[in-house]
Amino acid sequence: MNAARSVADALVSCFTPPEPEKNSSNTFNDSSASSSGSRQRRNSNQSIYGSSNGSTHSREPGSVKFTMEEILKATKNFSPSFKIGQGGFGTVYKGHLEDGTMVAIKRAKKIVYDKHLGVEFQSEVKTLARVEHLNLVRFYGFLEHEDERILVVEYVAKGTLREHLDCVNGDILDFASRLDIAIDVAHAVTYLHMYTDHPIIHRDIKSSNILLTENLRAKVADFGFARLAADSESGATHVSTQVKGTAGYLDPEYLKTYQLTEKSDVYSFGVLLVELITGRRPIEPKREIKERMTARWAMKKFLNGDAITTLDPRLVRSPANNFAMEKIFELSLQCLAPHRKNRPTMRKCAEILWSIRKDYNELSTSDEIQE
Ligand SMILES: Nc1ncnc2c1ncn2[C@@H]1O[C@H](COP(=O)(O)OP(=O)(O)OP(=O)(O)O)[C@@H](O)[C@H]1O
Repeated sequence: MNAARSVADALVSCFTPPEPEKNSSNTFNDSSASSSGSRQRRNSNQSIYGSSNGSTHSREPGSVKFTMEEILKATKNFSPSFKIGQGGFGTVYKGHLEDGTMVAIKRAKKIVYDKHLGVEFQSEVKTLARVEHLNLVRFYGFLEHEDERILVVEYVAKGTLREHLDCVNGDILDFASRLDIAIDVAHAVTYLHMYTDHPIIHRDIKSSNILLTENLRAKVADFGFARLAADSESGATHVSTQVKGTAGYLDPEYLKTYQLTEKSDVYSFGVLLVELITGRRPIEPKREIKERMTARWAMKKFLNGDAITTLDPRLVRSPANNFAMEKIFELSLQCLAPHRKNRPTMRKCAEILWSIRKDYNELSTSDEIQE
């Protein structure tokens, strides 16, 4: 999850052809975040900082500023014992705010901070401040002071979906949890596409940007690449923009045309569904050539009636799991359509997944009765 990325990270995982942004409506100018400005107390922040159900409408994007003193207090001066992660953006610390709220404090690496990454930071702040949904990592505020760039967000205890698929803690994510996670992500992205003041395209839906709670519910994180969608009322169908995202998840039509729409998130979601079923990463460089691009390999097997061979070997083969796997692959195939017009909306994906879950639950119950 990142608001900015290291050069190495950008080279490895991101495509950024040297096309200038043509329709950048995302510039966030926070000239007030100067050294004295950042020391000011937050003014209209109660709706985010103090309450759990503040309306997004009452928030002014970017108005929730933390002071360095607060950040240092929350992290015990960035104590190594509070460190919980390291990513392209920088270091992530666990911290407690004065009211006891547990937060994740994401401190940008100074060496990777430059003008370009600054725009990403501001874009992430602007987007985070606009949104509020149970399945999105909640935003508490930020600090932009001299060469420090810090985001304060909800602490999500159980790590990333990718870590769970890799079984890093030894626990296997069962099929029902994977289905719930797919639905949570579909809800979060539907909210971004349809229910914010202006539609937002996430642009970096992937398993390492999905955090899991204690109850294994999913929260989508990392708005560093998010963009406002085209204004359909003005007749626009897409925004033209530099390609950003992560290799393996990128919409081929967006790659070819630089035209970004909500359907690019739908494509990435299709890749994520395949990842949930197979447990594999979207690109598996160490496998034989025909298995390297996981989605292509799995969809081919599915179309040949051989989907079962792609099911994560850690998952039980049961009538309910086999049924849901086929149905989810059917949906993945639609999401992965080469042309965006043939992909479902994210809302449609959510509806299809609800129906799969309903049938899955019924089948699981009858499996149990027969055992
Ligand atoms: N809100 C959070 N709550 C709990 N842990 C978090 C939170 N955000 C990040 N982390 C932890 O910190 C690690 C690093 O996160 P970060 O967002 O910086 O980078 P990343 O996703 O690993 O990499 P990249 O920036 O390249 O996408 C994550 O893998 C996760 O374990």
